[in-house]
Amino acid sequence: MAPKRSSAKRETSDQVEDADERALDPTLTDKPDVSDSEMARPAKKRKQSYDKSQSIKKSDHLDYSFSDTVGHDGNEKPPKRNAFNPTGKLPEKPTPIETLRETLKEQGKAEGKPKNVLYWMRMRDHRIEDNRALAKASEIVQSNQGSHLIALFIISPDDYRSHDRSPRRIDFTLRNLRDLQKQFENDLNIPFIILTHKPRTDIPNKVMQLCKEWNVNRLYGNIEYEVDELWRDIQILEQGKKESIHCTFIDDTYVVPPGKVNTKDGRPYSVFSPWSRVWMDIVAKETEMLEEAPDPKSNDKSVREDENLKTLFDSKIPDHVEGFECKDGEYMRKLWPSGSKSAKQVLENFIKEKGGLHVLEGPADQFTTDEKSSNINGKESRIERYQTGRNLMHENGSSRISPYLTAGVISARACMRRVKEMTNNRLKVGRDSGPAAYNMEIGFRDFYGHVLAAWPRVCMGRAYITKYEDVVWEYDQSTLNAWKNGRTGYPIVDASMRQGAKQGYMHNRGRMIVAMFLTKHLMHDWREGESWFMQNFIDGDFASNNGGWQWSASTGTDPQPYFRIFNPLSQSEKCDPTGDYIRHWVPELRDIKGNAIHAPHERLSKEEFKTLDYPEPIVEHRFARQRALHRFKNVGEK
Ligand SMILES: Cc1cc2nc3c(=O)[nH]c(=O)nc-3n(C[C@H](O)[C@H](O)[C@H](O)COP(=O)(O)OP(=O)(O)OC[C@H]3O[C@@H](n4cnc5c(N)ncnc54)[C@H](O)[C@@H]3O)c2cc1C
Repeated sequence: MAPKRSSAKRETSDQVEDADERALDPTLTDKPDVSDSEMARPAKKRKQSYDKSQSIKKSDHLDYSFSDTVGHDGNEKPPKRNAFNPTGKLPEKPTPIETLRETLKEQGKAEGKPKNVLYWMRMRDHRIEDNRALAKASEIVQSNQGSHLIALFIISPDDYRSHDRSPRRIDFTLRNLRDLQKQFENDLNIPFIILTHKPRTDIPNKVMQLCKEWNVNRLYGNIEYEVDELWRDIQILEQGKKESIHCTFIDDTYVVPPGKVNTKDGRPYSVFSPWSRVWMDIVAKETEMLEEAPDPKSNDKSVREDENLKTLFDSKIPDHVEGFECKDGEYMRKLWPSGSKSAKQVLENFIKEKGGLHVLEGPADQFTTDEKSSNINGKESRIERYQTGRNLMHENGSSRISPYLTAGVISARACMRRVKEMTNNRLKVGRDSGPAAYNMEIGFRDFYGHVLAAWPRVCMGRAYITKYEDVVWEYDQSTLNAWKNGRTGYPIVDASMRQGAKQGYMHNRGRMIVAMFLTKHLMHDWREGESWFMQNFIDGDFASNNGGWQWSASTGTDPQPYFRIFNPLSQSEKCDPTGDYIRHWVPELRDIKGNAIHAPHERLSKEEFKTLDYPEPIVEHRFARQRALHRFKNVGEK
């Protein structure tokens, strides 16, 4: 179909291009993250916006009550998550992570000779290599003859529901557990027990009971930083103390432990840019941050004869978890194969494969071209092109490692170590090369972990900037459904949403575009989108997802005010310049040639548009922008 570009229509679309957006994000080939946009502002203003976000009053967010319901009236208080915390209150100080660290300190060193040792695997550490809690547990076993290492994973459907975990993510978990069980039991003689337990508030009791049954008096786990999980671990520490079971929880998920990157006077940073400078400094100076944890050693064969332990081998892993049946399991298995070998391959491909190719599907661990490293100039690789490639939605520009990092199938440390190795062992972080920018994005992941731990209210369904909790949202099911189904009439939004629905994964630029569209154009509560992503994505990660949504909705840690409103049309033209991303994901538009692909309703004739089975835009950009500006400026007003 030929594009029809009448000058009048062209003018309309140019007009809707948002001047604020251009000012804030001049290139649009660079992610408009806080560092870039913040650095573009005068230092005085930067300081002001920083101070403002620091000055949120405690009284603004003290009353936390819990419910599982999602409010649907624009004036209702936002939805809150059901919590593990039995008090129903979430004190800002000390934060749960501070309480956990304090309780760990107070309990002191383990006393007495270790009996058996339990490593409790959680949702973020699905690997054997470079796993700190597992390595520590193994070290204790090695130094004590007669003691054995046991590994445990608890399937907790209540937690999955409360975290909106997607069936794809749960299916990926089970697939990884199967791989891990083989490695634990066949290669290391370590029984790996997988059991399902409900209710989630009873998990500490269950773990204590298992420790007693298995003659365990040392327990190791990697810290999970979500609020309920922290409360759970605090309770376990208290129960362990009573039962003489010494429990240790270790920082492993992030490169730098949450709570370590602070201002000189010990406050947490709320802005990425200054935070990242301190973060980089720590990673560069404290070499243990990237150090690989030693592999666990095998149990002595005698474990197979131990009366208590021999029956623990071959624990059954269910095919699925009830309520989390994965309907497209076969496709997911192909696209996102499980196991640490696959995760490493995904990273290797990113480092060695030729960049700039149009690749929109295909298994994450397979090369999409025959042009391997030996054939390509290093500068043409995906990672070297990353700064540009990561914003071009039709390209193989980013690493696609997020499902693996989210589940901990590979550690963030391992990713940075591998990148360091390819840059002649020099750690580069910043914006001046692809590898440096890649490390910076790993830093972004750390940043959102830091935000989650420092401001636990974000884990309770609360806005980071509490005054925006009273923004009046629209609760129009038809526009919400149009967004979910990729039928908004904005091709770039629809293409991104359809990629998300099909692959359980979406390009980062797409995530920003659709999140901003839902919250600013359609004025839907960001929590609606946050849960939709979690319920559908294989890489659903609470901290990064919440951080990304709150950033997009301007309720988060972005130092720019609410007037950052992406224009979907200019985003489309710059981030999908050929239109191939749209053509791939929105087949109704496949035959449109040229620039009309970005705005068919405007740029094709009426007759031509009618022949497409494609909706008109469900909202007009200029109207939507004005409405969003009004609602954010006048919080509480319609
Ligand atoms: C609204 C929204 C929701 C998001 N939800 C998630 C989520 O649930 N899980 C998730 O892993 N990421 C999330 N992100 C961040 C980012 O979009 C994905 O990490 C990225 O698209 C994954 O693709 P990749 O592995 O190819 O990324 P690459 O560009 O190759 O980056 C490598 C890794 O760096 C980290 N990273 C990159 N960008 C970001 C970022 N902006 N914030 C935090 N970490 C980052 C991720 O771990 C990523 O895998 C979200 C972003 C937005 C705007």
